[in-house]
Amino acid sequence: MLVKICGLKDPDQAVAIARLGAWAIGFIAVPASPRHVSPAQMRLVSDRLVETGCAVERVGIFANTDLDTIAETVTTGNLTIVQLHGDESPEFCEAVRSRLPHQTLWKALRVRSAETLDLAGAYATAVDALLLDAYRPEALGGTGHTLDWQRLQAWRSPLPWFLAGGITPDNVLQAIDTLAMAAPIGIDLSSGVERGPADKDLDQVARLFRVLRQRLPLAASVTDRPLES
Ligand SMILES: O=C(O)c1ccccc1NCC(=O)[C@H](O)[C@H](O)COP(=O)(O)O
Repeated sequence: MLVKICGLKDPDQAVAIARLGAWAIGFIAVPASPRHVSPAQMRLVSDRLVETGCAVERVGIFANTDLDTIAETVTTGNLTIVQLHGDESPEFCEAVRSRLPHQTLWKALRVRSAETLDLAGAYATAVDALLLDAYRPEALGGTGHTLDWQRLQAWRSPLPWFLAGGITPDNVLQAIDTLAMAAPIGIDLSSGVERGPADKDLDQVARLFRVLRQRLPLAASVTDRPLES
């Protein structure tokens, strides 16, 4: 089970979260978000992670952003994964992939109804993985709202996929157990381990990993790493 902690801005918090066991950390490149960070700030965080030997993936979250801006942000921020969280079409995803062939590419689907899940197949050859998040009209992400896990049980993804939306240390095992057959390869948390926008609560992140380790093998890069804080 891969764990992404999203919506960071602080280099020290990023290092601490990587050392606690995160496989990936996420930066919000969406200007309307209270968690928005500049490409220069992403670079500060990325540099600190690299300097301190934290081999975490660095994910940039974009929504309806033009190709040039995505490419510039990836370069400036030294990002390894691009997550498209808006209304990007499969064709746009293909264009991102052509422009950034060395970047892993994810498409987030904000699940509003069963029809949203039917869209997944259209992205099967356009991206490397999907991320399912809750749909809320007021915000594109980081809402703290959960998906209907029961209704997702029977879904079979055409691609590796991550579960997002309202996951917390308290409900994470219920989410994983409920979705065992749908088999997400990872989970993504933001507001469930947060003190304020882009200010993560390290005690909650530590609790998350304690809960997960009671139950699951985490990614090799996680279990091989010393559990220092
Ligand atoms: O987090 C944001 O502010 C955000 C804004 C605009 C687009 C995407 C955003 N977040 C994307 C993420 O990957 C979050 O981790 C995901 O929505 C889950 O958030 P939460 O429900 O708070 O755990």
